[in-house]
Amino acid sequence: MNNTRTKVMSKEMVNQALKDSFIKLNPAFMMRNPVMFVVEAGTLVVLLMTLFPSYFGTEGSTGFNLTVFVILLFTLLFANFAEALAEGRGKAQADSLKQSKKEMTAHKVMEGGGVQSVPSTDLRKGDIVVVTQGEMIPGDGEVIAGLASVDESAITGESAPVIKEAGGDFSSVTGGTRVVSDTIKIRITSDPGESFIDRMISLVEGASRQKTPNEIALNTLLIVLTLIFLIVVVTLAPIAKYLGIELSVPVLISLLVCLIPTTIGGLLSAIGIAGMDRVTQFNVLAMSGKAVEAAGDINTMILDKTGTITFGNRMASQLIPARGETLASVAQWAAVSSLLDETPEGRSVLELLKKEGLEVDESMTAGAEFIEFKAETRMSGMDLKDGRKVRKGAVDAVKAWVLSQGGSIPPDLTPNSDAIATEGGTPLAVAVDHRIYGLIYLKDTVKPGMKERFEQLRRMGIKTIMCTGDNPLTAATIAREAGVDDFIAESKPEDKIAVIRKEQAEGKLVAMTGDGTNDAPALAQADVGLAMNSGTTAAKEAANMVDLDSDPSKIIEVVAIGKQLLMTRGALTTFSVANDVAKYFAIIPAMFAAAIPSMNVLNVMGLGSPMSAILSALIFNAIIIPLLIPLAMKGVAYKPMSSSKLLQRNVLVYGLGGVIVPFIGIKLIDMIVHLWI
Ligand SMILES: Nc1ncnc2c1ncn2[C@@H]1O[C@H](COP(=O)(O)OP(=O)(O)OP(=O)(O)O)[C@@H](O)[C@H]1O
Ligand SMILES: [K+]
Ligand SMILES: [Mg+2]
Repeated sequence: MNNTRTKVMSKEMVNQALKDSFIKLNPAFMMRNPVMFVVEAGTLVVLLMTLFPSYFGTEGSTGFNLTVFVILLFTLLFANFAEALAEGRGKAQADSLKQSKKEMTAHKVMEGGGVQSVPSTDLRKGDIVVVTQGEMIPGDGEVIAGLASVDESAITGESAPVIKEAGGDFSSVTGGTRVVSDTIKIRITSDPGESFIDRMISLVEGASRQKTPNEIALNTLLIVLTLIFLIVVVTLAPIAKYLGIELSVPVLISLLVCLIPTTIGGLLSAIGIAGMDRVTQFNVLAMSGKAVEAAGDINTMILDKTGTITFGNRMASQLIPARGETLASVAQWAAVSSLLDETPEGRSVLELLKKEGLEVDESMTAGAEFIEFKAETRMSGMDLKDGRKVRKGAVDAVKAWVLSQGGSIPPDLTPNSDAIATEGGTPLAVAVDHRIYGLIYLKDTVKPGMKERFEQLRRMGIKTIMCTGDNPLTAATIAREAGVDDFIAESKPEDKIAVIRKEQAEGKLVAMTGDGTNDAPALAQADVGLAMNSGTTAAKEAANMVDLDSDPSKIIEVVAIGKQLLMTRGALTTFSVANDVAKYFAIIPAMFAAAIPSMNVLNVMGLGSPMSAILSALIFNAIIIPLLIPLAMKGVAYKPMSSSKLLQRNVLVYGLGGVIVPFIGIKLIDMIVHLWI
């Protein structure tokens, strides 16, 4: 999708947005935005007064009223244009997604076991299909048999095929992707119209966009401000009348529109849509705007070590026999325990043996029962036919297992495993029944730049906790190397959820990444759960975001985008409200100058005439909206720092700027307008 994804505005998109700006004038749409709805009502009144001046008495000159009407109309169109433009980007993305949603033929496995060709749209949850090399996967599902490489570039933009296999963490497949080798059997997991791509389409189209909690709160504030100014302006008329000043309705409406928060009111939904869009551009699929917004408020981040902080290809690099044992014997048992272990760790053990030219006897595995690696036991291995049990696993787990059978621990085991752990490696002990034969040294490296990234998070005021199933020594070394704030070692899946609950009980918002079925409960519990697209269906369904590139460290960027969204909204609100100062000084003296000459001291801007002052303020109020569209869409510049510092800085930049800019802007506009009137 990367390649077809719209990075820039195309001419068609702008044209479509221009058209939509007029369509959106429909009051039924406008109602959803109370601030702009008030402007629309005012625009209508001024239009009627312009068209039927005699009906409304002698209020104002028709030329002035017509000008006010035109400026108000543009104010509305500008606000609509901002929203339409933001929506347009999403629609363009949806179009490119729809292309990958072609109708295709599926090979469905029937009750009797036969295979029948059916259209992919006939597939229902629970159906089983067979997909062979060269064919498209007809729907979302889980591999239940076989192994195949799958080209997922249609949704991820990544051209290298990925391996999908039954069982384990890489079993989920997405409809619309292509099998490039071998054959797999898939159980379909979604009904028509509810697939991953369907959900993506409706999300980027904005069809299912719901206002987020912060957006709702801000909207309420804007409505309250609008009501206050409405009351102020309405009560101004009788007061003026008492002073002997006749204020025309168009002038009062102009004042009202200038004072109510039209800038932020007009840009608010564009900011929200653009925030979602930025996350999508990043190949992260947010299930709701709420999730993106929550990312901006995160206090604590839970990361796992392997694959997130480190590269995750924990590779066996050395075998270390226990005192009195031979290298050949460790190699033999390491091999037996790994022959059917499909984890990267297990496979790397066999690769190491091959590389070192160590011969192993595979015959003894005939009729043996494979013991799969589990995060709960932290061991894997084989139960041989002759009754011997072979295991490899986390040192403390294997020790406990051996001791429980009355075995003893070789004296050099702990020093050796500690040495590996202090270097940041993962030691695995290899044992048969009550006897430990030695260690496997699994090497993994911390991804470059991690320290800087965690430093950034710290400056944002976010606490990072690394949760790992690894031993405390390895955990401590990696934690130090990566610079996380805290770590939890030897953690089981339920420990992750416990950490999240504990933080949440303290009123914190928590983010976490994960990919396994055992991560699913924690992903659901977290306020922001980012699942890897390569992960299991359970993980993806529990999470509220999915990373199509399966890069767990992306959670850091997602948080930055969320923060930027919140900041952009805050900055433009501050700017919008601060603008009122200058508009007030432009319009109020103009309204009263004729009757109360002393009012002229308020005319600090020295504007040409009362009329040009009002029109200039109104024009500024309108054109500031399109001028700020790029900022609303791109988001304000973001530097990682604490929330209080950010607030100070933004109040300074956007508050002070919001006061000063309109003084200059209105003055400049007035110099031009005054030439005409
Ligand atoms: N294939 C395997 N066979 C035996 N033991 C393993 C295997 N893979 C990992 N282990 C051991 O189990 C421990 C827990 O591994 P797991 O992958 O569950 O860690 P985790 O909880 O996901 O945390 P992290 O991914 O941060 O290391 C590892 O530290 C290692 O000691
Ligand atoms: K305004
Ligand atoms: Mg893991």
